[in-house]
Amino acid sequence: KAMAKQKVAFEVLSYHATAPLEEATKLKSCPLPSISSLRLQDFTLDDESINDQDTLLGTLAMVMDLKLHEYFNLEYQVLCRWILTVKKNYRPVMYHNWRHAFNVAQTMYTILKVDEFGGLFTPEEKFALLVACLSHDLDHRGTNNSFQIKSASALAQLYSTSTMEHHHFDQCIMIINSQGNEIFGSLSAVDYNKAIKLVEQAIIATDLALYFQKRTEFFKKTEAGGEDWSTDENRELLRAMMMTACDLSAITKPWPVQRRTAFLVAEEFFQQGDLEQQELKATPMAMMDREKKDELPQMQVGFIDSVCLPLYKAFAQMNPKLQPLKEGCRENKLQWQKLADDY
Ligand SMILES: CCCOc1ccc(S(=O)(=O)N2CCN(C)CC2)cc1-c1nc(CC)cc(=O)[nH]1
Ligand SMILES: [Zn+2]
Repeated sequence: KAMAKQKVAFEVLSYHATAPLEEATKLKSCPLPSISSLRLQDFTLDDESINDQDTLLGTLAMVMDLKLHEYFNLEYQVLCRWILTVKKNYRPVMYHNWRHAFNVAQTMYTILKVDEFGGLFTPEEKFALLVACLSHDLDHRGTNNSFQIKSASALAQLYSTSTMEHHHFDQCIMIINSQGNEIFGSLSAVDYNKAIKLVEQAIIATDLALYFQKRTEFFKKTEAGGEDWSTDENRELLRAMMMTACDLSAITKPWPVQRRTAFLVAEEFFQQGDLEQQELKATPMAMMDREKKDELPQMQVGFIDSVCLPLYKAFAQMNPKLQPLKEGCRENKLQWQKLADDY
């Protein structure tokens, strides 16, 4: 019976649409913008300054700049179609949409372009990290893991832990295996499995619950200094921490960008709170309760202090070129603290 339920759940949930061939052909014919013209190597990039078409071309430009297409003799048309299909499989929710995925990938690209960092990883790892960033929230419904469990959603029947992250990975695999979207199609079975494993680790790592479990070990190693980051174990830990740093990077953006993004995050949380009240007859946590929106600045200060700043400090300790992430996060804490003090 459980198996039958799981089978139904999987069929229902693994729906994904692929981009039409002609869209990919059109995108393929567009000239690529330069990295600098779109400011893709800036931690302070505000995606609002980039139109949808340029988020697609910018993604292509980042992949090409890392010369990843050469390592995977990636057909350009397949890469175009894959990016379009990924974008198509993000829902128009307030925050966890294509723009969030693009921002996360752009932060990852910028970290990888810090030569000492980029030098730590193989082309396979760099490609897997970019693929994971772009795919890490695929088909997000604007509700979090605890909502899946509380609402006994079909997704929760499939995965009892890291529920959404397992679904995002499922969607990622579905797309990668869809005809015309096979970006790992030229790999041997061994290399394909290695690539998929790297992508899975990176996507699952975006579950904040796992970040809290792993971060103490990471902080010990960055504080001690002199760590050998070339070992497999340390590279896996570092890739996981990089995924979280990129996933939360809206908190490091210039204040007008952070303020605008926080209101999108809040609205998505409030919509989940509405669902919990109406459908589940449950009382939402403060973060998701519209009635408590005045507490938002104080909550952001708490989020920065307990979740974000320790992580960006660790990265800044590893390489001074990553300081802008820590400085941006510090500046936003001051801004949220000022708003919190006004109440
Ligand atoms: C902006 C609306 C309020 O947003 C928050 C409120 C509280 C906390 S929290 O640190 O107390 N904490 C985190 C761990 N949860 C399990 C329990 C609650 C975090 C955020 C928040 N999260 C994100 C990530 C999506 C982005 C962002 O900007 N802000
Ligand atoms: Zn995310």
